[in-house]
Amino acid sequence: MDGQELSNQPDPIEAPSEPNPNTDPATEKRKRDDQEKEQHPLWKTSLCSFFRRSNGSCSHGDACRYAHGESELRPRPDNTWDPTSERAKKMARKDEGEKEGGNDVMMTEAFSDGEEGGGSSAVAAAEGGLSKCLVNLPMRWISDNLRNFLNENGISFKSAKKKKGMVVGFVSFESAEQLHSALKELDGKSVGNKTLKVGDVMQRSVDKKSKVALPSVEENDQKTVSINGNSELIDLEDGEPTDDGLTSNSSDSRGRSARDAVTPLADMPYADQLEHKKKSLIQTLKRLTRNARKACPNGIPLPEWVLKSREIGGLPCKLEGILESPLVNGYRNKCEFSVGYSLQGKPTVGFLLGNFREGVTAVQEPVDCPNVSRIASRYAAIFEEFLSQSSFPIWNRLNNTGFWRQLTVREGKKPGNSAEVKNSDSTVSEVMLMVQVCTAGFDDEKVNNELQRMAQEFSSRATAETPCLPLTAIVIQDHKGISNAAPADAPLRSLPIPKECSDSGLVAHDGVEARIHDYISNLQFSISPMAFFQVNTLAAEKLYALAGVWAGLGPDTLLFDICCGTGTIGLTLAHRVGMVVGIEMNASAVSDAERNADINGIKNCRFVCAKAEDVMGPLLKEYLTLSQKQEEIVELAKDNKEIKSSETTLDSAEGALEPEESSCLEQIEPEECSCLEQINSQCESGSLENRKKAAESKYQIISTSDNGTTPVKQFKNIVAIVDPPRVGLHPSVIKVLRSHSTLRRLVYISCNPDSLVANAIELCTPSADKTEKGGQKNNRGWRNMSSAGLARHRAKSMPYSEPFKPVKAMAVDLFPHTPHCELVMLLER
Ligand SMILES: C[S@@+](CC[C@H](N)C(=O)[O-])C[C@H]1O[C@@H](n2cnc3c(N)ncnc32)[C@H](O)[C@@H]1O
Repeated sequence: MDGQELSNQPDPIEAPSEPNPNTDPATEKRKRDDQEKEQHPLWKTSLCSFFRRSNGSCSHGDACRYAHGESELRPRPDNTWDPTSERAKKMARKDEGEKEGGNDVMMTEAFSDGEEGGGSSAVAAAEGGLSKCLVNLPMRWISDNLRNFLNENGISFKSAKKKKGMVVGFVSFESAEQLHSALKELDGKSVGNKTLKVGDVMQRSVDKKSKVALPSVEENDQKTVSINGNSELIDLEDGEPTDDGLTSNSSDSRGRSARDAVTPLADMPYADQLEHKKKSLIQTLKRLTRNARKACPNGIPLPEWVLKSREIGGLPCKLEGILESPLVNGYRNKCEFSVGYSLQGKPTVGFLLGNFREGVTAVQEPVDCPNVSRIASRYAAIFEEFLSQSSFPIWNRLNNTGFWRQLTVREGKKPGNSAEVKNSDSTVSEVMLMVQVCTAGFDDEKVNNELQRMAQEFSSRATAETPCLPLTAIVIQDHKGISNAAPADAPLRSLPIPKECSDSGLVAHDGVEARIHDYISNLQFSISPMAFFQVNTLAAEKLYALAGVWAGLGPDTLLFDICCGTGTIGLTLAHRVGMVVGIEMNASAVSDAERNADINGIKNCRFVCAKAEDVMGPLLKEYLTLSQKQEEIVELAKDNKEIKSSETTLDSAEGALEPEESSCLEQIEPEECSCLEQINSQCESGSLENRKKAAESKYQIISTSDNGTTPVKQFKNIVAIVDPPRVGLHPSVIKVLRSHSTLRRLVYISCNPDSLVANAIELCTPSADKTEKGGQKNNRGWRNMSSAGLARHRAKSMPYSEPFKPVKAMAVDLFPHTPHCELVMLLER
């Protein structure tokens, strides 16, 4: 047995006593079982890896606390099964199957790629019921692959179409015989690791208004499909729209709505939603412990936090709880509405009813979606009405043609005591509308006229509402790409807002750069159209305050705000540290961050516009190795203490939350925690004037280093707060953070707990004495690896360095009614 196995060897709980030959063996066994259950809550709830690897032998024998085979395995206290067990895998397959089965294909777009089989023949096929859709095809396939596949399997067909990036393809047949033999062969056939499903195809009614002939657009081949006896995909070709009523019925029978698609937890009471999220986070966090255990190199003892995890149900650290969102309904300050067709073929502004890759392109209005504000819903409705009159076509996701693509509504708030706010509408003072279009192939003059007409419509309709809707800016984003996710540099232009708006009390900023404003912790943030800003401002305020409390900040702290967006985290914490260095790759967000520092009179921040992976190493080197007199900083810190003592409650909260003293967050459930009040007080207190005064006197000695050439100070306490996008941190950033041992504390904020766990595996797994080189051979198959598996693999090549350890975690619910929430974890070493 090698070192790793030794170090990871499961502990026997207690050797069972010798059975008494005079007692009934069944009673004995029951007694023993009862004893075992009492001994350990997780008794036999995981499979013994030694037993499995060594073909049925384990040195602990019956005393092993792990199950020797599936028959011994027990469910866990939360009623789940060891994920490596056949039972769990089978259940996962079943869930997956159910999920797939429930994935109705709700496609309402035209599918005319000029290939054979389109046009009238396809219509005839559809009308005769001779068209089918195939679901679960490999995403990389195009029509040629589908045809080859059919030919190889001896399937006769008339036409076959498949778009790359989708799992759905369309096949039409010459005759009923062809169709029947194809069905027999194809339904349930394995393709890769998926099982093919065949769905019917039916003609769907098409709203006549959507059929205006326009340049480079072919509005034929409309499809509506569903699988498993539900409604179907496909309706074909231009022609008189028929109101078949079928799609609306089928839509009802499917019962899938925008509310289900975007707010799947909306029918649960909010307290239950929080409980649900907490449970799911617990499962995710346990993966960190399991994977760090597995990744621990041979001969290296398991870290203490892994050993101690047994005392807290396998968690890597305590999950302190979940902070609820101050506003539960209408909390989103930004909504991206897709433009598409409803299941009934009506031009619609709302949400896709599912995933495009799975063939869903149907859109429904944001009816009853409780995360959407009333103002955003109204603008979606106004735009939808405008589109019903527009001669410009709606974007077709299958053919990548069309004009109107997306409406984004961004709201800005008034300053004020936000925590009191229960009605989001009353605090919204600014609205930016961003309309995404694709102008390629359209006449410039006609486009300009149409956009002007649209601006007019928005402004007059906004004015007509009671109370009238704020309208601050209208921005046009021109985007040709396949998906609506436009790159940060997609061309933008501002449309002037017709005068009547400003006359009627709307705030119209004609001629100035389009932007809106919001407030966090009494700081004003100016936000440009493409910059990231948390969608739930009030909950974000709590998130940043929590990060600040856990980061253990002080005047001698240098705070790295990694992936800083418009500078929200760094700027709200700047008054508590010596200096902030923010790193962000989106140029307009960086210029917003600089502007925001200015607006709020904050001088101790430097923002670097770059990918963190490109600059993190050099920046740490710059700040950590420059020989500067630390005493100067200490002196400065003393001065600051004096300034601070005259500040408001914000500072008393800070004092109380010095990391050494503030163990309350660790010990008390958030519901009861008085620290929550302190987090709240951080959000609310600290007037702008106070902050400005403090900033001015505090930072006169420290100069910022905008271009990296101004001398910079060395700081005693180096802290990083990272808030990466969903994919998590780039591996090089993880490597740099891990290998700079002066960085002792890291607060990780994540909107995707899976990525947090994957990154934490790399940050927290002990390094081997000798690191493995990630060779070609080892990298093979990485595409199929889970994010945790990949992280374990990367951890092996981590340069020798002291690992971090997870200290505590807490969730903040920024997204009520959805399964998502932010997770914050404190890592220290
Ligand atoms: C989740 S947002 C957080 C922004 C900010 N901390 C906040 O709360 O408003 C992630 C940010 O990371 C930026 N980003 C994504 N990849 C990056 C990279 N490789 N380097 C630096 N910034 C990146 C995005 O542009 C985005 O602004």
